Amino acid sequence: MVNEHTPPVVAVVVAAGLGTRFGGPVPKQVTSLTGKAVVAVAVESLAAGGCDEAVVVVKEGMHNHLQIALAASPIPVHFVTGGDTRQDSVRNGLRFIAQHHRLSDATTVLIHDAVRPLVPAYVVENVIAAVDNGAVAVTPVIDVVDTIRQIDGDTSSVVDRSTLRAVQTPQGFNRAVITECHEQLAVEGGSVTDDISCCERYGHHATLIEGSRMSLKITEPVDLDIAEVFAKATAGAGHHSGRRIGRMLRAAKPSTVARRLSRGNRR
Ligand SMILES: Nc1ccn([C@@H]2O[C@H](COP(=O)(O)OP(=O)(O)OP(=O)(O)O)[C@@H](O)[C@H]2O)c(=O)n1
Ligand SMILES: C[C@](O)(CO)[C@H](O)COP(=O)(O)O
Repeated sequence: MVNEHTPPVVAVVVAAGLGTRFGGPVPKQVTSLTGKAVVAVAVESLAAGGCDEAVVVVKEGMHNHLQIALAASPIPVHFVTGGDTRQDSVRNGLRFIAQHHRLSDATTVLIHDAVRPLVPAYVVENVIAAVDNGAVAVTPVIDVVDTIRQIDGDTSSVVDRSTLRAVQTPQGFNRAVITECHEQLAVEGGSVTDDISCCERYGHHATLIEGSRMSLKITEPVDLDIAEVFAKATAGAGHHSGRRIGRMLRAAKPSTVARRLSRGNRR
C-alpha cells in the first residue's frame, strides 16, 4: 500500500532483452516458473521485500504478453518500452519515473533483472535499508566458488578468487544520482553491464551487501531447471525463508537437500 506522505520505493524491472542464450519459442521473461511468468515471480519478490510500485521495461511488441503476465501483480505496475541494450532499457525506466507525477517523489529506486525471479525478501529489504541509510549505490554480491583463469592469447593464469565477487540485482540507488549518471553516460556514449558501474564511473561509492544464490539469473535453459527447484523450496516455506534455505543449501549433504527440496522444504 502506498502511503501518500511517504515517497514510494520504485523498482525498475528490465525485461526487454532478447534472451538469445536461453533460446526457445517463449521469451525467458514470460516463460513459466512453477506456473507463473518469470517476470511475475520477480515482481512478487520485489513486493515481498518492500517495493511499492514497479516500472517494467518491455521489448517493442511484447506489451500485451507482459500485461497478461503481470495482471495479478501485488503492486501497481507501469509499462515502458526498452532499448537495444540493458543500459538503454534502464535509462528509459528512470526517465519514466522522472516524468511521472507521483513516482517522481521516489528518492530510492531499485533496478532489477526480470530474469532474477527468486531474490529473497531479505536481500531486497537490505538493499532498500542501505539506501535509506544514506548509501548512494548498493549491490548484492556473492562469493565466486569456481577457480577462475584469465586468458591472455595462448596462455592463461589463475586469478585470486578471494578478492572477487559476483554481482547480482536488485541494485539500489538514490534516484537523483542514478538518473543523472545514466543521462551523463548516454551523452558520453560509454557502456556498462550493470548500474553500480554507471554510478562508480562518476565518482560515487559502491556499497556491497550480502546477496544470495537463490537470486540466480536465468540465462541458459538449465538455469530455469535450477530455479524450479529453488521455487519449490520457497513455495513450502514462504518469501521470508530465503536465508534459511540458503543456509540449508550450504550446510546439508546433497542427498538431504534433494530430499527436503522435493518435499517443498517441510521437515
Ligand atoms: N536491451 C535489453 C537487454 C536486456 N534487458 C534485460 O536485462 C536483463 C539482463 O539479463 P540477460 O540474461 O543479459 O538478458 P538478455 O539480454 O535477454 O539475454 P541474452 O544476452 O542471452 O540475449 C534481462 O532481464 C533482460 O530482459 C533489457 O531490458 N533490455
Ligand atoms: C546486471 C547483471 O545482472 C549483474 O550480474 C548482469 O550484468 C546482467 O547480465 P548481462 O548479460 O551483462 O546483460
